Amino acid sequence: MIIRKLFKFENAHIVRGCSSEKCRSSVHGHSYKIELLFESNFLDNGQMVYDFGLMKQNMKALVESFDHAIAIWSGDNAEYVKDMKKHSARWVELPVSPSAEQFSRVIFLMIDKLLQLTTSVNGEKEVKLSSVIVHETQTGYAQCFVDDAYSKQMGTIALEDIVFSQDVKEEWADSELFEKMKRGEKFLNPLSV
Ligand SMILES: Nc1nc2c(c(=O)[nH]1)N=C([C@H](O)[C@H](O)COP(=O)(O)OP(=O)(O)OP(=O)(O)O)CN2
Repeated sequence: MIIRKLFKFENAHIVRGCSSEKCRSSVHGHSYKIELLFESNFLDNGQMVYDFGLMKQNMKALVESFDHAIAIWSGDNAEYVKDMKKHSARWVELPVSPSAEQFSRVIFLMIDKLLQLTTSVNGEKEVKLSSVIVHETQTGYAQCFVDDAYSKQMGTIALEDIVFSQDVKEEWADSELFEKMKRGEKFLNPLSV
């Protein structure tokens, strides 16, 4: 069975090198809709694959890191990167250009890592991240599956190369969340949310 949870954020970017002239040459924003799809052949003690309420803890915090922020590609023009960081308190620096495709891969990697590090306490079993869908506009979206997330052809993305600004981190319940993930520390789901 597959379940899905929708999150939303507003984010600005430039996608260098793409065919769409407006997209590659002007900072612009989108109202993103992010779908996280999880699958399992089992149900937990509440007869659910994975309680939606649990997804509104660290998973939501990670996805909403992008809200009212600018997504910056670390390979962009150095002066542009410096100025964006200077003039925006909320930014996320990515080792890839922030196309819908790369957004979906980045979010897949983060949520997959978090899920792997999280111990469930309500009978959840063999829950896997099935895919991540990033709706960039009302008409265009990218869907990332596990093979896409870890694809060498598309370029390996390392969590170590994703950087959140201080203002973004301070909004998390645990400002060390991402550092802990990168160190491979374990997380325990709460008994009740
Ligand atoms: N495959 C992709 N194509 C495009 C992406 C992308 O991430 N992946 N991104 C863009 C731009 O960000 C652009 O702002 C969105 O393009 P588009 O879908 O053309 O947006 P519109 O709102 O103009 O779409 P309409 O269907 O015409 O309303 C470009 N391409």
